[in-house]
Amino acid sequence: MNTRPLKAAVLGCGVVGTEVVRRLHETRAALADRVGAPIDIAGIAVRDLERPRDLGVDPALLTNDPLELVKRDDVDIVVELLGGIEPARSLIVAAMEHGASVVSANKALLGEYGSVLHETAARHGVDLFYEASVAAAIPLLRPLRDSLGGDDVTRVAGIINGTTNYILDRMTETGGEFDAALREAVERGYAEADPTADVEGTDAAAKAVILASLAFHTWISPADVYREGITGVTAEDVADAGRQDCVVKLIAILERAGGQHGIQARVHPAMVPRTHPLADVKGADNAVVVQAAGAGQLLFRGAGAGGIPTASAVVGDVVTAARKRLLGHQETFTRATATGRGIPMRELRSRFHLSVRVRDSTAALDDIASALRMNDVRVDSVQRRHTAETDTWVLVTEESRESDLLSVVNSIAALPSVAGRPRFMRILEPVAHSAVVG
Ligand SMILES: NC(=O)C1=CN([C@@H]2O[C@H](COP(=O)(O)OP(=O)(O)OC[C@H]3O[C@@H](n4cnc5c(N)ncnc54)[C@H](OP(=O)(O)O)[C@@H]3O)[C@@H](O)[C@H]2O)C=CC1
Ligand SMILES: N[C@@H](CC=O)C(=O)O
Repeated sequence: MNTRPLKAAVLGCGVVGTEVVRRLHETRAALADRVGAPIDIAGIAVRDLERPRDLGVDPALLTNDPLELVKRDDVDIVVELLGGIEPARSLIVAAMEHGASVVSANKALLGEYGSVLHETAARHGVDLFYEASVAAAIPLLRPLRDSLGGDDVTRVAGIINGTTNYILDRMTETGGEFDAALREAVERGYAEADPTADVEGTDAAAKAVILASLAFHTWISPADVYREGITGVTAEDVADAGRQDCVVKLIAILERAGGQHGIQARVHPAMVPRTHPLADVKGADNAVVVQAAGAGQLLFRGAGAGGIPTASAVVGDVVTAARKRLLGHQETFTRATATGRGIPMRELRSRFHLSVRVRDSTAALDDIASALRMNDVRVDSVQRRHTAETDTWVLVTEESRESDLLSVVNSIAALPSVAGRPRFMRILEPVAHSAVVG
């Protein structure tokens, strides 16, 4: 091999960056064989130069001046693992302006600025890869973009946040508390620097935007994604789900709807029947079911967070970028062609699990029945749960318009026979079912 070594600048050396640096360093010879040239680390940008780091590389590679690093003429590939919007966005743009290809795991940035960053990459004739940004180690974006590029994807549904899956799994398996499970997820390196993004569903919503761009060739905005996090999910909700032979999961669903470039995108907790392929996804794993016209139903499943699994996808992108670099190719595949229209949640059809605490059981049942009739919502099942402390009616509705279901919730909340606002959760439909009104 007599090709010049390629140079990669790594921005960020936290949970993911540390494992990327280790992998690039420790498997340098094997990667060189696969690529056709060695990939050397040009520098590693961090915030705090004093922090002890066990990387096994020359400490002189560390710098706290990422801009100087990305502007270096000898850098071929910039690997952005800082997280957040700024300075990540400006550094990526500077890297592209200086002719470097970019690999990133930053879903927050790509969800917000993916379309613009692709245009910048194309303008400067460089590549932009971000396989690790959705579902970490699971090869998902490349299959959507390439292998399914000739098919028509109609629906993408899955678990795309490891932290919330870890928390909900702990709550299901051990009856454990939300806060303790979140602390564990942070300690294990699954959570974002600010875990609010995980538990409020913002992280999953950004990933949903990226998935929509590749599955439907259409960019939507994170604001188009209906979003509910898991902070309101209680041990009682988890127990209710168990009684229905379901588990609670934070689910992302994307569907084509409402004509050309219409996309219904949502992230919310749902009761998932135990027979559903998403129900037994454990810990910080992710799983995504893709429905395509020709390919049918495809399931992608594996590690959805954590330093080592995420580094696998990042280094995979570095290898691809390095190969392209040597061949003098730039990939143009990733530019979605259209800007989409988000379809509002109220146009969707759902089934609700409703849990209504009552003051007067008989009167409440009559009142609830008339609230359902008034909004044209029918129920599949009604059960009374009576303990020394509480008296509760549990209803599972038939599939109805979201707007009608929410009216039912509001009407029930106002009834004098009812104690407080009913708790409700959507029930995930079987995988082949499309619940969107066209
Ligand atoms: N953790 C995970 O499981 C996954 C994470 N991701 C994404 O990967 C990216 C990195 O995540 P993660 O490794 O967990 O994050 P960390 O918070 O662990 O690491 C961030 C790193 O960036 C450095 N950094 C932050 N700001 C600056 C700055 N202004 N200048 C120089 N260095 C800076 C920090 O430096 P210092 O060390 O000095 O503090 C740290 O090394 C994020 O976009 C995240 O969303 C994607 C998939 C999975
Ligand atoms: N915080 C994220 C990390 C991976 O994308 C998650 O928990 O999924």
